[in-house]
Amino acid sequence: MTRTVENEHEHEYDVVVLGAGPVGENVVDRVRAAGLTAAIVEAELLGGECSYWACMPSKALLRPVLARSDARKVPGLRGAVHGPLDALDVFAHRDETVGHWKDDGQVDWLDSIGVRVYRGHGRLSGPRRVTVEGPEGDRHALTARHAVAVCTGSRAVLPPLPGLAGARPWTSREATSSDRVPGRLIVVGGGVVGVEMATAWHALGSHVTLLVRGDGLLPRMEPFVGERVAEALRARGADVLTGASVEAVVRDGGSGPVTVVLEGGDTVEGDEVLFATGRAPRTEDVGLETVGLEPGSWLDVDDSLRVTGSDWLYAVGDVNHRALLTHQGKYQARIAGAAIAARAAGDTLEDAAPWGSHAATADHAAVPQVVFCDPEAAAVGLSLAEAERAGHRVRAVDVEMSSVAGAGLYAHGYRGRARMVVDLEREVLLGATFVGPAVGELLHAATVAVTAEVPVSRLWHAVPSYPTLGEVWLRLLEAYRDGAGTV
Ligand SMILES: Cc1cc2nc3c(=O)[nH]c(=O)nc-3n(C[C@H](O)[C@H](O)[C@H](O)COP(=O)(O)OP(=O)(O)OC[C@H]3O[C@@H](n4cnc5c(N)ncnc54)[C@H](O)[C@@H]3O)c2cc1C
Ligand SMILES: NC(=O)c1ccc[n+]([C@@H]2O[C@H](COP(=O)([O-])OP(=O)(O)OC[C@H]3O[C@@H](n4cnc5c(N)ncnc54)[C@H](O)[C@@H]3O)[C@@H](O)[C@H]2O)c1
Repeated sequence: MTRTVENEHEHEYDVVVLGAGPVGENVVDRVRAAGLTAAIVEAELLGGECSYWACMPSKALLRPVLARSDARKVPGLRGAVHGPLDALDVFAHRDETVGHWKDDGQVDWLDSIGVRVYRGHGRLSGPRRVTVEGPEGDRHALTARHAVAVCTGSRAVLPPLPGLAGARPWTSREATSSDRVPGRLIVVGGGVVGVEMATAWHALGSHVTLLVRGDGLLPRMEPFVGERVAEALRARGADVLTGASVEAVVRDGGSGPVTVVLEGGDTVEGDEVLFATGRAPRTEDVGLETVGLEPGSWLDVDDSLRVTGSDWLYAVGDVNHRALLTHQGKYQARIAGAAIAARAAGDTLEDAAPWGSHAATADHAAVPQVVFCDPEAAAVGLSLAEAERAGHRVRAVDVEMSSVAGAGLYAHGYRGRARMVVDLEREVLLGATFVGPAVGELLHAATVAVTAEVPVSRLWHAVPSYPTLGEVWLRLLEAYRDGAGTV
């Protein structure tokens, strides 16, 4: 239904989605497939952070880096991949991957599934109501018969350091979209963005100094992962400084070299500085105050992704802070879409029990993540420390991946390590972690084992092909059986 009142257009849909990142797009896709009408509101580009300034451009920058690194370890190929990366060619591939920061393809797709797109900044304006301010000053008042889903994602956080605001630091946006290789790049933060971007820009030709406040890289994974990744970065010539806390940033006039001042007074000079220090929810200006919620907060949800205390408001993807990953947000979107459709049809959500089709249970038990650094890192479920903190009686076994025939064939002198964490009560896997070339492709088997709670006794019957990296599973099971490699 559409009605025009002076300059404000009023429209009614079954579902209104705020934010057309990968997650918002999947929510509308699912509710449309269930026969509901839907509108989606986007302030920038349809496709969101992931498509233009996060997953896609970062992986386009990293793919040549990892391919070159692997090829250099394959006998007969070393000479063929001797020289530096062709940065301009890499940038051209990155630009093509992100559709040159144009979203025509997304517009066509949303059009083809019958979703109405509103361009502009959207805000809640009371229960089930959203107001959109368009780029030309046009305003639209949208009413949702059944549900509003906030899928507005997250943005980079800059710490409140003296001099930082005027120093024009890079965030993940500049680090993924720059077409200039800085001579010296300082990276602050040893999390996923810091490590991936340090890897990419070092390989593209920057001298990288990675400043890590804590004592290691990738602190959410098993400690051996960060150790191997730091060792490899250092071996390639990057500086990795741990226990390095930034106190101030100096860049006179906002241009020229930038100086980072560390606690204790040491300084590091660079041509650019990237702050990869975490994310904040994009909820400061989405009208949360009109529905009794705190602007700028992460939105708490139940397992059907419905905001705590509401019967019509959903928060899906980064904005709920359950797992800041595209694949996990899209999983939530499938669950939320099914739950919204079931509730709209008057169903009682009988499938809301753990692992049911209306419960995002995997968010608690089995979130997979691949970090595309060199060597790659991949993990799912609980680390040993997390499992122990959660009170499980566990045993972890480690194996060196060089013990696998497929590893030696994949790359000469292959170095990697794998760990599985076994729940001793039920003899099922709670988590698995891998570090080494190409281990990202090993992860889904681990995700299936953790999610399906496959007993260790049955895993013996899942025979990995010879000679692949997958044979690491056999080594892990043997180590567990023989009591070897126990951590
Ligand atoms: C550098 C980097 C690399 C990453 N790499 C990976 C990776 O390899 N794999 C992975 O799984 N994850 C990766 N991530 C995480 C991933 O980008 C996010 O988890 C994902 O983008 C979240 O999707 P989303 O739809 O929730 O939010 P977003 O992608 O942030 O989309 C939200 C959308 O909402 C819009 N919006 C916000 N407010 C409003 C408003 N008021 N009105 C209208 N529209 C609004 C925004 O413009 C945006 O388009 C990476 C993140 C970064 C920073
Ligand atoms: N391949 C992938 O899956 C991928 C790639 C990139 C990003 N992501 C997602 O994006 C999210 C954001 O990544 P991120 O790296 O920005 O966040 P993060 O939370 O992973 O890491 C931020 C790091 O910065 C440190 N830090 C915070 N404040 C600091 C300060 N003032 N000084 C120094 N260090 C400080 C933190 O201790 C932390 O280690 C992650 O949760 C991740 O899941 C995923």
